Amino acid sequence: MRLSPFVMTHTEQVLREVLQFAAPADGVISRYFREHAKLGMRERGAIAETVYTILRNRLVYNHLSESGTGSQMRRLVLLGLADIYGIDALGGITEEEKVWLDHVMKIDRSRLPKKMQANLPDWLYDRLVRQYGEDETFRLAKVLNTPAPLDLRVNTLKTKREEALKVLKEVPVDCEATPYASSGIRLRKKIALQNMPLFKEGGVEVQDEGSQLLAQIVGAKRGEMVVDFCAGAGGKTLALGTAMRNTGRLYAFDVSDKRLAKMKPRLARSGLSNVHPIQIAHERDVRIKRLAGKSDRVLVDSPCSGLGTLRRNPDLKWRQTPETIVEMAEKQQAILESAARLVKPGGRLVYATCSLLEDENEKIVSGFLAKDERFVLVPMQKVLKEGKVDLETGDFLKLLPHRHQTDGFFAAVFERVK
Ligand SMILES: C[S@@+](CC[C@H](N)C(=O)[O-])C[C@H]1O[C@@H](n2cnc3c(N)ncnc32)[C@H](O)[C@@H]1O
Repeated sequence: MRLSPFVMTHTEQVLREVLQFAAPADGVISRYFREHAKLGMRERGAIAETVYTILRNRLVYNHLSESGTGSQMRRLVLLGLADIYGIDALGGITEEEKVWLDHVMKIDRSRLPKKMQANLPDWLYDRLVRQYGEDETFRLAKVLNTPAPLDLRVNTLKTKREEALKVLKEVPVDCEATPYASSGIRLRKKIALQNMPLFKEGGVEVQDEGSQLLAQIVGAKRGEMVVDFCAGAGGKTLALGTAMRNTGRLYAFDVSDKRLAKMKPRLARSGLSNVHPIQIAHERDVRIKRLAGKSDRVLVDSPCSGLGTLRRNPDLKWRQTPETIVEMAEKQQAILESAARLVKPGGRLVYATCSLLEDENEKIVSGFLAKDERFVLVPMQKVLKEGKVDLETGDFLKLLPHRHQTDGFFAAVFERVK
């Protein structure tokens, strides 16, 4: 594929805006495409992939772009494009740029300092090293800096995993069953899923295997009253509703009406009728009170730094700071404490994040247990055994991309014993 010079110009413009980190990269890119409606699918793909590649490799690219001439933005774009498509695919570059690229692309990046190769901000790298040690942090960072596969969850109200696999393989789509989640399918190559009847008719939804497992460990059953406290666009709500076999009552709370609105078409496709989406003003909203002490299961899929999802959202590592983590932790503690009031005696509360940091995970759990003595921790080993999941991650669910090929997730399960 030979890239026209105007792909480079557009990529530079998008990158300039994305690197201000004033808004999420995916939002900036979508808006740019809306404003430049004439851009074709291929160009859009190349622009987005290049911007994401630059975000993933920012420290190494900043270092490599110290040499060369012209604007740094252009040099970053040239590096991104050359890494993805090769130097010969770049149309409209000057002789000088070609000589420079030939030189920098020969540099052995494995000899650069490990911290630079990890392409993480200093504060994050240091925290991960404290938690996981340098070798594991390095392996984790390498995988966090690669694109994620596309995982699907089969809606077992409509079809079976084997059936869905058969339909996909007939297309043909290169895919396989996920190793841990019971309804997951992993695609080795991304496809235009939106046009497939299997998707349009609600047979499958896009969902990372880790996210599927989180819903699975909630253990929601037929006829129960279940609350998805931070339901967002309903990724886990849909999985919970299916686990309940479309019976009982499933409340889907969120503070964001925009996110809840995105759940609507997904709910329609899924065929679920046991879900009640409710917008709340905050975690202590009076509308929650009438459910106090009545719920069998409450899931708190908490707002978090999202650092476990860097494969999909590489801008997050540059947008989060130690200060935003402190703010998050305060919010997480408040939401968990409030959601706990809904659980009935004998019921379960699940706290989950897609963060890799103890400040948002283990520390929130210990703070909660110290404050609310009605709850005890249910060891994850027991929970996973109950759910027939063949996985061992200690007292908590701790999923890591380099170990489990999922996004990074954390979860703790509590039982109300008083
Ligand atoms: C990690 S996302 C949820 C993702 C969703 N569960 C899914 O599986 O797709 C966290 C959600 O918490 C919501 N949120 C933030 N503050 C909240 C609060 N005080 N109470 C309830 N939800 C809140 C956000 O709007 C966001 O949708």
